[in-house]
Amino acid sequence: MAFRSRREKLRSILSGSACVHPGSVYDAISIRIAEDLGFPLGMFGGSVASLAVLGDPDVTLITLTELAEQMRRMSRASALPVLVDADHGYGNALNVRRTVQELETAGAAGLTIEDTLLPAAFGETKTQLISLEEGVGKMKAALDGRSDASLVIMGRTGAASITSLDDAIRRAQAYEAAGVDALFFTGIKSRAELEAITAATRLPIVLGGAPEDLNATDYLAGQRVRIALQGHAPIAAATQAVYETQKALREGTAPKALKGLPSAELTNRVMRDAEVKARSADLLGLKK
Ligand SMILES: O=C([O-])CC(=O)C(=O)O
Ligand SMILES: [Mg+2]
Repeated sequence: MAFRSRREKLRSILSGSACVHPGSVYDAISIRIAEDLGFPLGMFGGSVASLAVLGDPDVTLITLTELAEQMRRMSRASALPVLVDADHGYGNALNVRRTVQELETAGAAGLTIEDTLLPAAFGETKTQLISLEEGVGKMKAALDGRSDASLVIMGRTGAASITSLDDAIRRAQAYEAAGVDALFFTGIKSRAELEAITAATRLPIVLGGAPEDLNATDYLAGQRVRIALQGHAPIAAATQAVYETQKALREGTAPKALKGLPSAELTNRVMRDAEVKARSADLLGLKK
């Protein structure tokens, strides 16, 4: 399968001894830039999927079809392995299985399934979790849903900041026993918390947003953390750039006087212009 080598690259990060930062990717342009800059992996967060596709906040309004289609576009544009935040799997355990099938055919290298109750329940202001048993069922469904065994399935929990560290550990141990490939934690607040998790589990660890003293990759690598997220600044920077450019134009700045535009060289690289030209010369009988 064409996507297998991407999955094997993600697996080699997980089985290695270093901790890497993924590039935050959300569309064809951002994934090519991340690839060109040498990121070993892309992270497609649910929050940036919602923002890029819908312009909405991260409140589970995006559909599986929309998420998978955006992943498919990125898979076509670049061979960078991508870890997809598949939220709660878009429903119950049966939906999780379907989610895995769709993201696998869309070319994801790996995906996370979390045990958060989503979408938020009526009248609840605080984030809720599903039961550990339901979480295990979702992990089993995810593993059962893949037809390429190299697709990476990660069990994810935010229990550390929702219920307790002990609960996060119990859940992680149960997901490990269910057979997931890695554990993804959010809401870890200190080195002591991370160290307790590392001691109580065996699988490679992925850290979602983490505080400042959990940023040193050497330290994280020693705690079996193989991937550490750094948020999603690129889409925020893109928003600011589009805002500044549209504002300047609206206020009468001449297009040629605009600041902050990419060079022709960068634009051409992002478009893979040289490859398209070569292909055109070959297939359309054009001169190079
Ligand atoms: O997975 C991530 O990148 C963090 C997250 O949940 C999101 O951005 O939706
Ligand atoms: Mg998310």
